[in-house]
Amino acid sequence: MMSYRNSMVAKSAAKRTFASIATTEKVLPKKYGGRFVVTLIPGDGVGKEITDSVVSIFEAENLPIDWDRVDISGVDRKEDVKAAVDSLKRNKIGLKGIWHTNAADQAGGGSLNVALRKELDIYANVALFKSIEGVKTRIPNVDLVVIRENTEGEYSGLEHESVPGVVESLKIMTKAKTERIARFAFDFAKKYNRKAVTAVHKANIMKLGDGLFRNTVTRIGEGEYPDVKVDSIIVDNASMQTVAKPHQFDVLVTPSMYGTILGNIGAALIGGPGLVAGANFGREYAVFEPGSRHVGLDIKGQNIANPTAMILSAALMLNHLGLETSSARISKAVHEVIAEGKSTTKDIGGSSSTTDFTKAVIEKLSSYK
Ligand SMILES: NC(=O)C1=CN([C@@H]2O[C@H](COP(=O)(O)OP(=O)(O)OC[C@H]3O[C@@H](n4cnc5c(N)ncnc54)[C@H](O)[C@@H]3O)[C@@H](O)[C@H]2O)C=CC1
Ligand SMILES: O=C(O)CCC(=O)C(=O)O
Ligand SMILES: [Mg+2]
Repeated sequence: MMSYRNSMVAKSAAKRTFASIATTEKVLPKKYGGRFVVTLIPGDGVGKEITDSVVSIFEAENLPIDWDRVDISGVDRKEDVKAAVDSLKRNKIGLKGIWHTNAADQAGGGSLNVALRKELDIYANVALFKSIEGVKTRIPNVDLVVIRENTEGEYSGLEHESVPGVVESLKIMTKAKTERIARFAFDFAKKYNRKAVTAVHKANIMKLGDGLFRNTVTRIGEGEYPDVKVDSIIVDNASMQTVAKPHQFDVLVTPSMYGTILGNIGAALIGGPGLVAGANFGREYAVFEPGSRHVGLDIKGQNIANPTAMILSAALMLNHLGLETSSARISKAVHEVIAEGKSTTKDIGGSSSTTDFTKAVIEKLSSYK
């Protein structure tokens, strides 16, 4: 028999459309003469190809968006994140690919992605793992949201070698930041009619830090959001359960590291990183980027990347800007092209290029007129 939670999750899932998810915090964009200026950060790897896809779809739809493009890279020598920070300070809204961080270069400094989020306090990451018709996967009808803290925890980036051969990596957990990501998750659940929020933690080992996370989410859920079910699960079990029975979860709220792990599991569940829409929110900024945040350096420039994640993230952005009709049109076109299966990319079993898939979406859009 279906549990209470499963039946509520299934009911609420039926009411939602993919593009209906924007933000729980309203960030005001810059708008001049009826047009929006949006920061465009292609990032590394497949970023240029998949943002080019969005740019051509927006152009074909004649959308009132002007791009403020920031071309910096984390490959080779890490560049300064300042140009991206400055552009977002001007525009408030961004569409972003992922910057590469060189894991082998220990002297080269940390991640540009993390630096941007920390600099602008873009604290909440939302990644949407929703099955797409036409994509063959092991488990159908997945509809899972991961809300992840972006600015502290394991991604604090604070490390030092206290004595030779002894490294201390600091995982910072604060009550204030845990409370705000918890409230973000519950506000999101209420706004989008999701029934349950589950805190993911490792409080059996990190009793203080993860204990703070688990207890704060539970306290805020029980005390302030009586309509949303709240519970918690240990991260290792959460990983196993998400692979085996993802339908038991609705919204997962996590510290930074567990979010990236569950987010990669979620990507695998729905058919790969090229399909996951996502966004990041702070009090002042909203940055839309593929939800499982893959760079794709290995396939850069081959015109084979799946731009769906980036297009659907851009559709979330349009929704956020109040351009709901355009958002729904684009989302519908992408879903129809994938469902028809004639112009899909290699990662989901097709043989079309990134640009051919994009053309098919544009043709589909013109068939609606
Ligand atoms: N290595 C890095 O610099 C960075 C890594 N990360 C994180 O590290 C984890 C793994 O990263 P990587 O090993 O760099 O993964 P990756 O970027 O190499 O991606 C993994 C696989 O997915 C494929 N892929 C990615 N995007 C695709 C698309 N749009 N269409 C089709 N195939 C696509 C890639 O070709 C690759 O085979 C992730 O959690 C990611 O968020 C995040 C930012 C930077
Ligand atoms: O920025 C990076 O280098 C890795 C970050 C990451 O894994 C993520 O943001 O999901
Ligand atoms: Mg990641």
